[in-house]
Amino acid sequence: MHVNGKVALVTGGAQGIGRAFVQALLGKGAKVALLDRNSEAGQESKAALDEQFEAQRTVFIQCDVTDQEQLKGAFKKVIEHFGRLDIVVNNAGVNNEKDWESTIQINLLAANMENYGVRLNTICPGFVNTPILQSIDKEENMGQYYSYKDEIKNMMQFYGVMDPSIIAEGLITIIEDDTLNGEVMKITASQGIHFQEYSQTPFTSSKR
Ligand SMILES: NC(=O)C1=CN([C@@H]2O[C@H](COP(=O)(O)OP(=O)(O)OC[C@H]3O[C@@H](n4cnc5c(N)ncnc54)[C@H](O)[C@@H]3O)[C@@H](O)[C@H]2O)C=CC1
Ligand SMILES: CC/C=C\C[C@H](O)/C=C/C=C\C=C\C=C\C(=O)[C@@H](O)C/C=C\CCC(=O)O
Repeated sequence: MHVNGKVALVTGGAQGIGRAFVQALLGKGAKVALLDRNSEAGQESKAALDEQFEAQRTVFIQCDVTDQEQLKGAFKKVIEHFGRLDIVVNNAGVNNEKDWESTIQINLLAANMENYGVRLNTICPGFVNTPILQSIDKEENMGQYYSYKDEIKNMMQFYGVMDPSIIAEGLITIIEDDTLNGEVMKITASQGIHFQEYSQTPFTSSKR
């Protein structure tokens, strides 16, 4: 699918990886709805992007993705505003080991989108240089894993921390290659963009 002229919705688009996604999509000619629960960061991001791209190509919608009503309303607004919706990027995420139920609810929201006739792919990055990494130093985020914070920092040094732009490059690859569906794209500092490979099994479903 060509990105040019398409409409994308990016959750958690106000900062970090989501912001890089929004920027890359705009750079490829898309119109983008930037959803985030953080209104201040969302508005700041939109203002900064408007300096680089035509303002009417980006809309910021405040939305907490765990609130089904807000989320449905946001999807509706995007279609009303831009007239269509072609690409959904489920990026919003938190690191909160003390409230893992809400972490799952936020981070894995897309899991039930497969019945909408869309291609569904996932991106699994190693460490990426975004504000979320500051949470490693906070007991309120790390909970029982707080004592591993120095170990995690050592891992970050060992494996490297990537720039969000490479994750955005992976997203554009997924959108542009229509053959990709059900794929797990891994992005690491040492191997760059690559795919998880699964061994073939002999059974073929009659439903494929
Ligand atoms: N930074 C990293 O090293 C890695 C990040 N990830 C994942 O990538 C995604 C993006 O992470 P980062 O950009 O690093 O984080 P970040 O903390 O910099 O940005 C996350 C954005 O999501 C928004 N958000 C959080 N909860 C929300 C909610 N309920 N509703 C709407 N917006 C919400 C935040 O306001 C923020 O703007 C997350 O799902 C994270 O788990 C995955 C692997 C590595
Ligand atoms: C602990 C970080 C907290 C929050 C950040 C965010 O929510 C989640 C990050 C999630 C995982 C990051 C994992 C990164 C792991 C690694 O980079 C290592 O396990 C190495 C994995 C692959 C590297 C292989 C290679 O470079 O050859």
